[in-house]
Amino acid sequence: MTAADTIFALASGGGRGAIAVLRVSGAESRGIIARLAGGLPTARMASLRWLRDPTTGDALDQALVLWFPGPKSYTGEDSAELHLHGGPAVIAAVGGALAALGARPAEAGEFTRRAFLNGRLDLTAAEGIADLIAAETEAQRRQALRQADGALAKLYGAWSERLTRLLAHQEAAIEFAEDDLPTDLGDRARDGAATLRAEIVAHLADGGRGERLREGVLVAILGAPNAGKSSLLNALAGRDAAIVSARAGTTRDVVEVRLALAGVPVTLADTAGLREAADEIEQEGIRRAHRRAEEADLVLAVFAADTAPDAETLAWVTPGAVVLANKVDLAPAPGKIGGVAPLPVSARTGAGLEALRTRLEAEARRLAGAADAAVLTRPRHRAALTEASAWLAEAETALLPELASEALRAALRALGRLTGRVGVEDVLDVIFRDFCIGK
Ligand SMILES: Nc1nc2c(ncn2[C@@H]2O[C@H](COP(=O)(O)OP(=O)(O)OP(=O)(O)O)[C@@H](O)[C@H]2O)c(=O)[nH]1
Ligand SMILES: [K+]
Ligand SMILES: [Mg+2]
Repeated sequence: MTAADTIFALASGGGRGAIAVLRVSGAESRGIIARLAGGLPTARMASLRWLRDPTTGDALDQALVLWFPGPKSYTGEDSAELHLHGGPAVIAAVGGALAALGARPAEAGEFTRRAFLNGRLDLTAAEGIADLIAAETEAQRRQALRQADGALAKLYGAWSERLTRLLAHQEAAIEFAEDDLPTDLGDRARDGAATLRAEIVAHLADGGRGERLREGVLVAILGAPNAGKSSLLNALAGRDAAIVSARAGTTRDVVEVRLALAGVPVTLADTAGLREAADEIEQEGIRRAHRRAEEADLVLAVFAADTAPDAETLAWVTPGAVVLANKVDLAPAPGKIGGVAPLPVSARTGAGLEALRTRLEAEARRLAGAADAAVLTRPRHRAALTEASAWLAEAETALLPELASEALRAALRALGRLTGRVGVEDVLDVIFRDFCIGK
């Protein structure tokens, strides 16, 4: 396998459809398409062509052919799209012809990998494309589209450029101390590092919203047996996802339902009722309930309005939790539970469920709503930026110019890993361009 290979793959979904799109990319695309379609169509214009078997000349399909000469193509290489009739036999026949003409099936992500290698996009934009394809909700779509469009690439690229310049100044201060250079270059590099670090720290202080929107928000429903947790889950899901019964201890395993709330993917997890259980299966269920609550972004603490609040559930009532008084058809909701005003609801009559949904939407938006600014979306981003900011702090306080320079270089490498553009060599360019040394 080499990048010189010409590759092809089904770009549309598998199975039967009105249209299937086969994508072709690589150095041999021009010849392959010309032979398959009886000539090369005008660039970037949809042309209706008969595709023929290269050896027998048999008609394989009548297709729309789009020819994208490199470098102005998705991959940066000569590429084409074949819009076929979307049946499995058509796809197989045209795929077979492409293979016979010397193309090979692409590996997963290979088109985007080539686009990256050819400088058409950076790693964050490539991730954005993957997220866009995986997006299930509106807010996810918006976030992924912004990233695919290069919002993070622009931000991190600009930071890398600034850092390159700081490093160049710092290096110049060391290397060419004797020459006629401004003498405060080192101080300027330090100030620049402090400013840049403040921006990175502010960008990191996003409460994890972008990552959560990408992964989905986890809400754990907790409460005593028979508080009505499963009934509430079913009411929110609009279907009978979990078993409801009058017997305390009905739910043992965690029952999950996925919803979109305010465009954010939310997993609601119904759990076993919390109590001192004798039954070992129920005990395991309660252990799982606690584990899920610890992992959760939000706890929904459910109490029955006709029963005194139980200590086990009260322990989960924190300022961030949503507290519910269920069964308000049986008794009025108490004013406060564990110091928090509960939302009065009834899974039986439906009272208060609209307000509960509105509250959950607000929480989803707070935790993970799509932001207007570019937000980081992966732990990988967070790790690299945290590392970069630590090295910048190091550079600010370094006692020797050489150490400051080393720290700036390490910060630049961390940013380079983020975008996939490791630009330490660029430092020399800046030195020569800015200072014209050795001209
Ligand atoms: N009157 C009334 N009964 C309710 C309400 N919500 C649930 N119930 C009843 O309360 C009982 C327990 O409901 P579940 O939803 O199984 O309660 P749970 O909290 O999931 O119980 P476990 O799984 O055993 O922990 C069932 O008989 C429900 O029909 C309500 O709002 N009003
Ligand atoms: K029950
Ligand atoms: Mg239950």
